[in-house]
Amino acid sequence: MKIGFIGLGNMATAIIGGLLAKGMAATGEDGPAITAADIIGSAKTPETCQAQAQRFAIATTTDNREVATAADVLVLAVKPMFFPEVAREIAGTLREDTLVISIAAGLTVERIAQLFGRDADSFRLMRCMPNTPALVGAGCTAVVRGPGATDSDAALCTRLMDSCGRTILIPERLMDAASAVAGSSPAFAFMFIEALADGAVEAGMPRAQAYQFAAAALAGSAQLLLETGQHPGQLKDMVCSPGGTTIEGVKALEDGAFRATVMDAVGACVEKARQL
Ligand SMILES: NC(=O)C1=CN([C@@H]2O[C@H](COP(=O)(O)OP(=O)(O)OC[C@H]3O[C@@H](n4cnc5c(N)ncnc54)[C@H](O)[C@@H]3O)[C@@H](O)[C@H]2O)C=CC1
Ligand SMILES: O=C(O)[C@@H]1CCC=N1
Repeated sequence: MKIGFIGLGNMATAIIGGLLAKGMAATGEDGPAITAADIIGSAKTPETCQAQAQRFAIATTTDNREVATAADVLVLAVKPMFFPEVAREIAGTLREDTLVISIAAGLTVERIAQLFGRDADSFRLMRCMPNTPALVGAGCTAVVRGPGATDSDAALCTRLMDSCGRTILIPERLMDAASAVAGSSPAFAFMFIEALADGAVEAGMPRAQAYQFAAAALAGSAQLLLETGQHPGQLKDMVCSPGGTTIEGVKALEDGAFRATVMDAVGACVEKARQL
């Protein structure tokens, strides 16, 4: 099975990294694992092609049509604004039986089918919203099944993305929210880590050590919530000793409208996705 990627930027390479690290079986649990020889990718510049070919030992080309023709599964990983030109370019060469996976924010199944001149009901199309932690196998991908995708398409797409972390199947109406809370939120998490570390640096801690503490605390907190299934408010309360240090910090965050600001950030992402 050939897996093609059009666009070899941050997200495509995070998925490729996840796929190769996990050695996912392409044809089911017991099938042969996907290797670099099964992957072909295209990018706009020969420099990007060369860099990613060297990094992953995959085949690369600047010819998107070559990838579209070769792929049994084709991941479209260009920015939404470049999507229409890529669709126009490959629509004529894309095989009928190729499973197409779009990871573009904001572009609906209906719109993508339209860009390819296909009927959504018979187009084997899945939409995914992954995130960059996929690169280390810790991604979380929202998956939407297009009306023309078969059961085995949905299973294959889920298995591919599972190799980069976890996947959650959602209806398309929730995809813009998922773009924010799955796709974009690592950026917010990194800003939070930076801010935590800056605070520790201000209190005298060496910066490198501060990043380690901040990142480990975030990763550990997320793991605690996912493994116990406890409410985040309850887990927060467990940290806040009466008259202690943490509640002073919680008060400072509330004074700075921390939660409302984060909600606004998610809302801004959703709004932008709707405009794309
Ligand atoms: N970066 C992220 O965390 C996430 C990104 N996405 C989606 O993934 C897609 C790609 O985003 P990134 O990887 O961040 O962008 P990027 O800019 O890092 O990568 C896009 C790649 O596409 C290439 N490209 C542009 N026009 C092309 C063309 N005509 N033919 C072939 N290649 C072309 C660029 O040279 C670049 O290598 C976007 O649609 C975005 O919405 C989804 C979830 C998370
Ligand atoms: O910023 C973006 O447009 C993409 C979509 C979700 C994360 N990154």
